[in-house]
Amino acid sequence: MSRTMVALDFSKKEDVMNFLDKFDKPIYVKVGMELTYAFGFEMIREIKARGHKIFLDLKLHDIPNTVKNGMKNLAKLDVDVVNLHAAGGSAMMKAAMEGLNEGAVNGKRPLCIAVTQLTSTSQEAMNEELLIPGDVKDVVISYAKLAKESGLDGVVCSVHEARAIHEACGADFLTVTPGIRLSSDSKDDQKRVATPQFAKEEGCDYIVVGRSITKSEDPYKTYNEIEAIMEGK
Ligand SMILES: O=c1ccn([C@@H]2O[C@H](COP(=O)(O)O)[C@@H](O)[C@H]2O)c(=O)[nH]1
Repeated sequence: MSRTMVALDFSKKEDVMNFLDKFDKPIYVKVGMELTYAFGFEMIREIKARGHKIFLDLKLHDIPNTVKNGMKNLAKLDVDVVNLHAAGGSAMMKAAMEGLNEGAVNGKRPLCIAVTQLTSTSQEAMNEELLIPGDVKDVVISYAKLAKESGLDGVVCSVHEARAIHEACGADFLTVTPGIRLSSDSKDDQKRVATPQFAKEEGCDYIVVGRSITKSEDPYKTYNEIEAIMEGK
């Protein structure tokens, strides 16, 4: 299965279906707020029916009881990966895992990963707006350790932190990295960016790619080129 998760950041159902029609085999897709808030979970069922794997990227962040019960319901959708913000703390993350285990379908729960610092957050913004002192990489590593101690399966981080997270949390602890750009692309709103080639070199488990694929002239070709890099072909 693919190591490239394609962010289906679309607001029209026909755009989603036209995009998926280009693929003759199952891929890994990421469904986030844009699509979910437009169509609800019906879209999840349609994408699953086509055989694709799904990372449901809703980034939960609330009190433990609310996150626990929210995760219980998300687990029933039988998606492959869900997530939350590590900034919610260990009590929230542990409650999330309880909810996922309670909602597991046929004994199988989705993997749960924690957003450390958004890839759109720069060093300066983290220090000066969010008032989190220190080096962004150190903060990301410490959030990753907290996520691991709380029983999560991995984190969302930038490529620049993935190697250090594997060293601190173990090779099996998943690193899922958005902020991926081809060298010819604009960074848009992303700050901590890297190429697929660098992601491969740094040992990222999965890359998340949105606009570089979905807005390219030939999304299918671009996807295959990126996936070939990730698979080392
Ligand atoms: O830290 C994060 C967490 C999630 N994302 C999501 O990934 C994609 C990236 O899209 P691009 O078009 O490739 O920039 C998007 O859906 C974000 O919500 C992230 O970018 N950074």
